[in-house]
Amino acid sequence: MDILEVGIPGKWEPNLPDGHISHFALDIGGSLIKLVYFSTNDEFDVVDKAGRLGKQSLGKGRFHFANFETSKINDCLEFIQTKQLHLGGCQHLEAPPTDTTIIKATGGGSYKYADLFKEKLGICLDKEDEMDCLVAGANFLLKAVHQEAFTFMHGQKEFVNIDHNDLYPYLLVNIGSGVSMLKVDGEGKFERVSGTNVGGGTFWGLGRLLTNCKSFDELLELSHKGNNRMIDMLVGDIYGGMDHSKVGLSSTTIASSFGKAVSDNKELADYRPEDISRSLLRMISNNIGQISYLNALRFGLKRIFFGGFFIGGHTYTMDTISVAVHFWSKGEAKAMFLRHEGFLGALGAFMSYGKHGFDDLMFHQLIQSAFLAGDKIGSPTNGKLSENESI
Ligand SMILES: Nc1ncnc2c1ncn2[C@@H]1O[C@H](COP(=O)(O)OP(=O)(O)OP(=O)(O)O)[C@@H](O)[C@H]1O
Ligand SMILES: CC(C)(CO)[C@@H](O)C(=O)NCCC(=O)O
Repeated sequence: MDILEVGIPGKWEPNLPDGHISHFALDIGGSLIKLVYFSTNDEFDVVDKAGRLGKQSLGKGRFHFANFETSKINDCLEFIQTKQLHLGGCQHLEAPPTDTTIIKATGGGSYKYADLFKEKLGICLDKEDEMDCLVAGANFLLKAVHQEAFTFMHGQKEFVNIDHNDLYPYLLVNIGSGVSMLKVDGEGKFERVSGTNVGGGTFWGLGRLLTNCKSFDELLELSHKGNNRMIDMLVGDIYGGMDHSKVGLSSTTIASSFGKAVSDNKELADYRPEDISRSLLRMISNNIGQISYLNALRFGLKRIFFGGFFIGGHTYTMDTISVAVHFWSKGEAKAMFLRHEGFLGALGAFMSYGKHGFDDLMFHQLIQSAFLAGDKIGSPTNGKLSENESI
C-alpha cells in the first residue's frame, strides 16, 4: 500500500496529521484500488438542513492519496476503518437521515465489491461511471494543478504550460489493467474512441509468468537492468547490420518484439529475466504509443495525455511511449504525462460529490478553494514516491 499526501497550498508534507476528514472517494480497478480523501484543519460546528450536527470546513485542507492491490481489498477496508474515513462521509440531503454513509466510487469494483463494503463497513457505494470520472479527474488536474502535465523524452522532463482556453480537444489515454482512449472536448464532453486489451495487466501478468517476479515493482526494477536486444529482433538483425532507410527504419528499430527467441534455440531459463522484462515493457509501451497516435490522427488531435498506474512515473516507460508517438507522428503529436496519473478516476469520483446535492459540508466551496488562483494543489517535492516524480 502506498500513501501520499499533498498540501493546499504548499509543499509535500509527508507526515502531517489528518485533521478532519471530510470526504473520500474510491476507484476500484481490475488491479488497484485508488483512494482519495480530503482533510481540513479549520472547521466549526454547523447544523445541516436535516438538523444534523456536523463540522464545516473553511475550505483549506489537503488531498491524500492511497492505493492498494485489488486482490488485497481487505487492506483497503482496514485502512478505511482505522482512519475512520467512512465516518467523515456524507448523507444524501433528500434521503431521510440514516446510519448509512454514501461514498462515491467508480471502476468495475464499485459494482463487484458493493456488497462487501456494505457488509464490512456499512458503506453504500454511490457508483459513478469510470469514463466520466477519468475525464473529470483529468480536466480538474489540468486546470487546477500547477505543473501537472509534462513531456518526457530522451531523459528530459519538461513541464507543459496549460492554456485553459486552449485545452480541448485532447486524447486521454488511461493505461490501467486495460487501456481506454477518450477524445475529450470539454467538461463532461467526451467519447471513448478506442481501447486495447494489451495494457498494464498484460505487462504484469505476462511478466510474472515469464520471470517469476513476485511484485510489479520487482518486474519494473528488472527492466531497468535489462537489454531488449537480447530477445527482440532488430531491423539490423534482418538487414545484416544495415538500416532499411528507404522506409525510414534504422538498424536499431525493433522489427519484431521477442523475435530472436524464434531462432535462438534457447529455453526460457536461458534468457535473463532482466532482458525479458525490458522487451515486454518496450513491446507494450510501444504498442500503446502507436495505437494512441493512430487515434489522435483519426481525430486530428495534437495532444495526447497519458494516465493510469501502469506508467507509475517510470522514466523508461514514458520515454518509450513518447518515442513511439514522436516516431509515428513524425514529430507532429506530443505525448504528455500527468503527475497524478493513477488517480484520475478517484479524483473524478471525488469531484462528483459536488453534483448531486451532497452539500452538507459545502462541498462546492471546498472544491472551489482548490481552484483559486495561487491556491492550487501543491506538488510533491520530496517523499516516498518522488524518485519517480509522480504521486
Ligand atoms: N503495486 C502494483 N500492483 C499491481 N499493478 C501495479 C502496481 N503498480 C503499478 N501497477 C500497474 O498498474 C496497472 C493498473 O493501473 P490502474 O490502477 O490505473 O488500473 P486499474 O484501474 O486497476 O485497471 P482497469 O481500469 O483496467 O480496471 C497494473 O496493470 C500494473 O501494470
Ligand atoms: C474494461 C476497462 C474499461 C475497465 O477499466 C479497461 O480495462 C479497458 O479499457 N480495457 C480495454 C478494453 C478494450 O477496449 O479492448
